[in-house]
Order: sequence, then C-alpha cells, then structure tokens
Amino acid sequence: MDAVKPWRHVFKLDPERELDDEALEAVCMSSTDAIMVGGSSGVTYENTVDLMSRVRRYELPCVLEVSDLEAVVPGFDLYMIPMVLNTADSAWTTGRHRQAIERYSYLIPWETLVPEGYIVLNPDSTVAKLTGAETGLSPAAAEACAHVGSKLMKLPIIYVEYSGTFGDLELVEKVRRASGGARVFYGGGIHDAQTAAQAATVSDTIVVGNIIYENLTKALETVKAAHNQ
Ligand SMILES: CC(C)=CCC/C(C)=C/CC/C(C)=C/CC/C(C)=C/CC/C(C)=C/CC/C(C)=C/CC/C(C)=C/COP(=O)(O)OP(=O)(O)O
Ligand SMILES: O=P(O)(O)OC[C@@H](O)CO
Ligand SMILES: [Mg+2]
Repeated sequence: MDAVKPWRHVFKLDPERELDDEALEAVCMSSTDAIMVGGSSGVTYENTVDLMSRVRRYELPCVLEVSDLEAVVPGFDLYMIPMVLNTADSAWTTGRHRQAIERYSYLIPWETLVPEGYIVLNPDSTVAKLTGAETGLSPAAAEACAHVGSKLMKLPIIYVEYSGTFGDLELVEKVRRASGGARVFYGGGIHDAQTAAQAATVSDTIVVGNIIYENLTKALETVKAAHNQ
C-alpha cells in the first residue's frame, strides 16, 4: 500500500478521549505524516464521526483504525484493519472481519483498506486482554509471527504494539528484519524526543498515542525526532 510508505510518524487519536481545539490544531499542524483515529475500547460511531470532522479541517491524511464493527464511519482516507497474529482466538484474526465484510458487502471501497498484522506485547494493555494475545513471546516466536504476517499472509504492515509501555527494541529490530517488504509500525510508550528517536531507528513508522493527552509539548517533540532518524 503505497500511501503509508512515506510515513515516519503518526499520531493516534482516541475518539473516547477529550482533546480541545487548540491541542488538536497543534497535533494536526505538527508535520506528523498522518492522523490515525482508533482505540481498543469505547469507540462509537458518534465519537468517531465527531473526531473525523474536526481533523478534516486540516490537510493531512486522516485514517480510521477499525476496532469495532459499529464504528465504521465513511469519509476517511484509509481504513486500517488490525489482524492479531499472536492470539489463538480467531475472532481477532479473521472472525470480526468476516462479519464486517458480510455486513458492508458491496459498499466496501477495497482500495482504501490496509490490513495490519498486529503483534500485541504489553500484557497489561486493554488490547492484550481483549484479544487474548500471547504476550510473552520469545524473540524467535515474534520473528515467526512476523514471517506469518509478511511472508504467508503478505500483509503490507506488521504492527508491533506495546500500547501503554515502552517496548523491547531489540525484539522490534528482529521483527523488522523478519518482515521482508512489509512496513514495520511500532507503537507504545513513546513519550519524548529520545524514545521517539530510539523507536524510529528500529521501525519504519512510529505511532504516538497516550502522551498527546498527558504532555502535549513532549508529544509534539516526537515528530521532529522521528523525521531526523
Ligand atoms: C461504508 C464504508 C465506507 C465502509 C468502510 C468499509 C470498511 C472499512 C469495512 C470494514 C471491513 C473490516 C474487515 C473491518 C474489520 C472489523 C473488525 C472489528 C475487526 C477487528 C479488529 C481488531 C483485531 C480489534 C481488536 C483491538 C485492536 C487490535 C485495536 C487496534 C487499535 C489499538 C490497539 C488501540 C490501542 O488502544 P488504546 O486504547 O490506545 O490502548 P490500550 O489497549 O492500552 O487501552
Ligand atoms: O498510546 P501509546 O502507548 O503511545 O501507544 C500508541 C499505539 O500503539 C496504541 O495503539
Ligand atoms: Mg490509547
């Protein structure tokens, strides 16, 4: 998927969380490469429409990371579709996806869908609990997940997800080497320029979420740090 290839930095905005207009303007005018709208809980059709229409005032790409069947909103540039690679519960790999495809059927603009192979590694995160992810993977097992996603399933993105905590970057580097032509996204615990630069050296794209709501100044510093790597 060519559209995501140039992205080095992405801000992930959670529709469930409050962000005032001034903060949203700073985020959207920060030179980040895209805004991803998504969260693992509390995402509704209403709060997604609201956030999309506010982000749409700015010129950068605005994409929806679909986590709930009820919150698929038309009007985004792209639809990122997570498929969890390290769970035994197939609902989170293909199950919900099949239901969504049955529901939306011929309405689906296929060229705007971008599948992502998720490797979920923070056991304390909502997403890990929700999906029953096997978070205690050895580096070899994580590499095998990356091979499944990139070489067998031919997914364009492998997403190493440590949401809420800063991850093991040696493992991320191994995943990247195992991911062939897939883009490796890294997300989790990036909270300043230094952590952004470290994560950006071992991945293709870094995703910054929670710090936006905790310390906007620090969040904004991550953009330049990623682009300078
Ligand atoms: C009419 C029209 C325009 C239609 C559009 C077409 C379209 C997009 C149709 C849908 C097609 C489709 C295949 C949809 C998939 C449906 C679905 C619900 C799939 C399941 C996805 C999935 C595995 C969800 C599990 C949770 C997950 C991986 C979420 C990703 C985001 C994430 C990890 C956020 C982190 O959350 P956060 O709250 O920040 O952190 P915590 O987890 O720590 O709390
Ligand atoms: O919220 P943080 O910890 O920055 O994680 C970003 C993103 O990977 C969440 O899906
Ligand atoms: Mg979040």
